[in-house]
Amino acid sequence: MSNIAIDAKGLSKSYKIGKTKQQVLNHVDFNAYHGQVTMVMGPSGSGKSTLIAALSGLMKPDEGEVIALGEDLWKKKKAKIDKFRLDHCGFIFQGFNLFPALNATQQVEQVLKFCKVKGPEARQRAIAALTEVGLEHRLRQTPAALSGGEKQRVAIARALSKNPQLLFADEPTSALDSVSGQVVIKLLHRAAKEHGAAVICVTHDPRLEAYADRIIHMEDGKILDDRQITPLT
Ligand SMILES: Nc1ncnc2c1ncn2[C@@H]1O[C@H](COP(=O)(O)OP(=O)(O)OP(=O)(O)O)[C@@H](O)[C@H]1O
Repeated sequence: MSNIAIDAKGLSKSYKIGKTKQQVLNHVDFNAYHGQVTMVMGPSGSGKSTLIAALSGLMKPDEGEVIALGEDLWKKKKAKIDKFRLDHCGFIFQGFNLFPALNATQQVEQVLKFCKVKGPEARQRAIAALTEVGLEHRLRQTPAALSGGEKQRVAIARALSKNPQLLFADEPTSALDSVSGQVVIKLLHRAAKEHGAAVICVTHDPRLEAYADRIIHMEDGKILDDRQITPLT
C-alpha cells in the first residue's frame, strides 16, 4: 500500500479585506501519497495556492491540522516549522525565484549549504542534480543567459538536490512554452516515481493531466472532485 505523506483535515482560512471576510479555504480535507503526482486544479481564486501554503508550513490556517511525514505541522514552533520545510520540502514556483547573480551550480549549492551540506559535497550534489535535469552543459550560466525552461529546470534541480519527500509546485509550467512545460512535468513525475516524493502540483494547464496520478478539483475554497487515476499500490 502506498504510504501517506501528508494528511490534512478541516483546513479553513479566511482573509479580511476592509469589513468583508472572504473564506478562501472552507473545511478542506486533503491527503497525498509518496510516489504520486497529485494535481490540484481549479479556477483562479479557488484557494489552490492558499492550500499549498497551509500544507507546507508557509501560512497558518485558521482551523484544521496538517500531519506531514507523521508530524503535526502547525503544533510546532515557527523555527521548527522552518526547519521542517528546509529538511523535507522542495518548492517550484511559476517565477523560478533564482538569484540573478548566481550561476546554475551556485543556485543549487546555496540551498544545500543552508541544509548544512559541506562545500565539496554540495558542489558534487549540485552538479548531479543539474545533470539529472539535463543541464550539465549550463552549469556556469547565470539566469540572464538561460531560457525560461532552463531556469525552471535549475529551480527543479535546486528543489530535488535536497531529496525532499514533499515537493510543492505552484503553476510550474505557466510561464513556459509547451515543449519546456513537458520537460518540467516529466521531471516532476520522475521525482515521484524514482525518488518517492509526494509531488503536489497546482496547475491550470490541462496538458499536465496526462502525468497525474490523481486530480483534485477545487472551487470556492472546497474540493469538488477527487479522482485517483493511477491505482494506489
Ligand atoms: N494575503 C492575502 N490577503 C488577502 N487575500 C488574499 C491573500 N492571499 C490570497 N488572497 C485571496 O484569496 C483567494 C484565493 O487565492 P489563492 O491564491 O489561494 O487562489 P488560487 O486558486 O491559487 O488562484 P490563482 O490560480 O489565481 O493563483 C483570492 O481571491 C485571493 O485574492
